[in-house]
Amino acid sequence: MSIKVQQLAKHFDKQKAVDGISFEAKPGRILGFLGPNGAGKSTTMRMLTGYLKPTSGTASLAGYDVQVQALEMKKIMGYLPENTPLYTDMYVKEFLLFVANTYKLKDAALKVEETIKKTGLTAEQHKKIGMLSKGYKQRIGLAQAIIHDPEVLILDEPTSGLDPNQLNDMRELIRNLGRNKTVILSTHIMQEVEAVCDDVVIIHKGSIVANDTIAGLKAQHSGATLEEIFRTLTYS
Ligand SMILES: Nc1ncnc2c1ncn2[C@@H]1O[C@H](COP(=O)(O)OP(=O)(O)OP(=O)(O)O)[C@@H](O)[C@H]1O
Repeated sequence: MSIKVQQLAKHFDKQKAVDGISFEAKPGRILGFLGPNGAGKSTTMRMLTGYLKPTSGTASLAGYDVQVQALEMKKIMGYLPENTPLYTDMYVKEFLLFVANTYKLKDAALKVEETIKKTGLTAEQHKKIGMLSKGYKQRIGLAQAIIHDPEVLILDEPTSGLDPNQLNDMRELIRNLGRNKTVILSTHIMQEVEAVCDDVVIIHKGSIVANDTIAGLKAQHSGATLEEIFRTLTYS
């Protein structure tokens, strides 16, 4: 159930935010989607998830064209946006039950319980979302993305704003999810890529400048660190 991107482009007036990129993310692997600020990561992810219409090109998730088969695609896809829109007046458990019901899940209450456990929200489940810390809000964002057990997960900076303990928990959770799903995650943190990802795509000014496994990328750059490789490829 791979993610296939072919010649995908998004232009905002004259600006080529994403300029004809192609890559594939494979099942059972985690692909790190990297790039400096403004490189086009979020724009790409928003196109992959059907929230933004491409100027040209195509993308498919598990064989579903994201534009033509948006409804089918959304059932098998989980998305953690950069800023998760959460209903701050709802209670954690209530919100997740609401999400579960939008997917018309059988055993919704059980799914909510399992997801709360999986994302470490047990102690917070009866609190209002608006009262939670950023890290716990991030966990709710992940919980709503995985509650329907999607085959494909798209995570936009999933660990931004987390403390080192939460960071560790979140990375472990993502690694576990990656075992039987296709995962794309964007991040600026190279340690995270080393800790979590199998494959790497680096985007710079809307174009792909690297597309390889981590080991392959390092071999190509004579054993340089990922951070050095990132700087070499995106410094200008
Ligand atoms: N709706 C929009 N209208 C005009 N320009 C936009 C729009 N959305 C994004 N852009 C521009 O497209 C470029 C790519 O933005 P994008 O948010 O995809 O970058 P990013 O790689 O996710 O950056 P960051 O790491 O800072 O989140 C930026 O120059 C941004 O200003």
